[in-house]
Amino acid sequence: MQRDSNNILKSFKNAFEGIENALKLERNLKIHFFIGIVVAIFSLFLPLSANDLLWIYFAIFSVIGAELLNTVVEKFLDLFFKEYSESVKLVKDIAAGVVLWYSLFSVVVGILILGKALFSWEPSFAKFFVSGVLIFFPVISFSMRRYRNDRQGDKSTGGR
Ligand SMILES: Nc1ncnc2c1ncn2[C@@H]1O[C@H](COP(=O)(O)OP(=O)(O)OP(=O)(O)O)[C@@H](O)[C@H]1O
Repeated sequence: MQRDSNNILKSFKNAFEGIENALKLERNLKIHFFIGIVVAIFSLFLPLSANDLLWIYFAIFSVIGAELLNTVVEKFLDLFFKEYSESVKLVKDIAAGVVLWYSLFSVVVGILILGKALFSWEPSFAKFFVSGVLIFFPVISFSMRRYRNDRQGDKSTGGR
């Protein structure tokens, strides 16, 4: 019994160390983590229902979870593939896409729930805003990412 509880404690310790190390390694994770904590605390002081809070917390945990998985994929691939490879790029970009996907969800949750609580946005305005974000956010994000990756690709292939 004592051994079981020691094992459980050790598993928790390992898992916390994993999160701590991922935070040290990944700047984007650090940013999302910081924003997540600020929004999570701030939301507690707003006149929100338990349901609203649940959506906000779900969005925060989803983005950070996706960032952690993205870090796993990146670090794992970096262990075995040091050189530029189209296949590595494909897998890493999809993993990054997962983060983008959940970030988009969190923006939608933010507009619908925080928009109402903070700025008293009408549902029709919030829906209009959400439609705009759903169209423009991915387009802009993918364009920026492609531009950055193209520049990285140029560097790694020496502009060939
Ligand atoms: N070995 C590689 N071969 C091809 N492309 C790569 C390689 N390593 C990284 N990339 C490209 O660079 C992007 C960033 O990958 P990197 O491992 O540097 O993560 P990062 O700097 O933590 O960025 P982010 O967290 O924003 O995804 C990848 O999405 C991929 O397009």
